[in-house]
Amino acid sequence: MSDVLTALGEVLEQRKNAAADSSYVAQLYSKGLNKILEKVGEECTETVIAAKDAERSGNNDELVYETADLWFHTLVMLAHRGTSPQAVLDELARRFDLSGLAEKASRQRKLGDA
Ligand SMILES: N=c1c2ncn([C@@H]3O[C@H](COP(=O)(O)OP(=O)(O)OP(=O)(O)O)[C@@H](O)[C@H]3O)c2ncn1[C@@H]1O[C@H](COP(=O)(O)O)[C@@H](O)[C@H]1O
Repeated sequence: MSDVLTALGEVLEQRKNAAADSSYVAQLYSKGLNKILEKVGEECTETVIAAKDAERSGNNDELVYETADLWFHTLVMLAHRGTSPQAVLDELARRFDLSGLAEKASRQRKLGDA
């Protein structure tokens, strides 16, 4: 499942050497972090709206499309910051099988210790 994410992460790295007029990703890099974050915010809002519409209509097509846009722009954000989809996959793997409630409780214990 992560093959596409890994391959896309490699393309995003290669685009750091591409001319802005030859690539959408290179164009985003050249505009800087704020522009990338603006796109992440936009895609996030569009995903929320698509989820509400999907709930009403029962059709998830637009929701999947907008989520792909959101994932893509978060990957551009990570690459711009010098990290990769693999780092996120590793973090999800670390959390795998760890109950969300247990993890939250351990976080609260750590905060209490501090
Ligand atoms: N997965 C994607 C991908 N998903 C979405 N997008 C682009 O993200 C943009 C989405 O923004 P919007 O919907 O707001 O559209 P817009 O109005 O054109 O955007 P703005 O003018 O507001 O910036 C569109 O231009 C999409 O084409 C993507 N662009 C590229 N990729 C991948 O990135 C690779 C490298 O792309 P280039 O750098 O363009 O070669 C491609 O081969 C793909 O694998």
